[in-house]
Amino acid sequence: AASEAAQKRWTTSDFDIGKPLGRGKFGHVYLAREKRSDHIVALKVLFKAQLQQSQVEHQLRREVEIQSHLRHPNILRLYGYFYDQKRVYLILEYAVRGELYKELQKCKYFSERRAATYVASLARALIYCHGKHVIHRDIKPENLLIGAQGELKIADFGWSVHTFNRRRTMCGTLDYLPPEMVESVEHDASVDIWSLGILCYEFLYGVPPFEAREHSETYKRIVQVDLKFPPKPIVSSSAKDLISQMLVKESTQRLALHKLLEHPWIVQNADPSGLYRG
Ligand SMILES: CC(C)n1nc(-c2ccc(NC(=O)/C=C/C(=O)c3ccc(F)c(C(F)(F)F)c3)cc2)c2c(N)ncnc21
Repeated sequence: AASEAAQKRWTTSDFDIGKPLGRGKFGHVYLAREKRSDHIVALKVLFKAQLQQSQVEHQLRREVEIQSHLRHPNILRLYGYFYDQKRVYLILEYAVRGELYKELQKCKYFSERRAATYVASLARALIYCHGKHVIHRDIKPENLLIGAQGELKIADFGWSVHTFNRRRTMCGTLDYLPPEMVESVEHDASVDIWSLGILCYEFLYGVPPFEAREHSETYKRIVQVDLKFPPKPIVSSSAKDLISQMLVKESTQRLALHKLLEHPWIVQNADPSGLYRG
């Protein structure tokens, strides 16, 4: 059925369109039900006028192609797309419990068990992607959604397309870029390990490690790996040890993802199911 979804010529009349789920920067997202299957999806509507038409078609096809080979509980599915005169519609897996960063804002920071559970499931998703030679699924809080059972979903909003360069900073946050990207040298899968380290820090402290008022300041702190652990909230030395092994300037020296899953902090804190049930 999913492969059929990738090929079928969809139209809006195939869907009952429900409530708006939110306004992304490039268009609205609606809850929708595919009429024949009763399958609930998220339908993202983008205005062609806002997309540089030529590249998008090929990029969308490429994205759907990549996604049709990616099947992982922690990677949000893009089932397919279609377009009409003025709009492009993306047919997406619906993440029932919405945005992770809203959760993080609400709780200020997560418990070590919750943080470790999320980090472990993201590490497994990234190991899966790297195994399929897909890197850089943009793991920052804005791109993470939560499924019905509390599982994390990496929703890659395809920003690489919008920025039309591989910088991938959504709304200008540099915070998640590793030194080699900030210094815009070639990067590889170890980029994702750096970003996961940033994310782990932000889960535990509520702010990313190199945050600063000015971009230039953030840039400097990243390239110097100016990593500091504030006294509050209290975080275990085991967690700090893991973060320190991921936020290493030399990309080849960063802790490998499969090693991360064996780290004591992950082994002792992550729920093996990847579900954080509170
Ligand atoms: C509002 C709320 C928070 N919300 N938002 C979502 C949501 C999840 C994922 C996406 N994904 C994308 O946009 C992906 C875009 C592309 O891969 C892409 C690739 C190539 C292109 F040319 C392009 C193109 F745009 F340039 F065409 C795009 C979008 C919205 C969501 C959800 N699924 N479930 C519940 N709530 C949800």
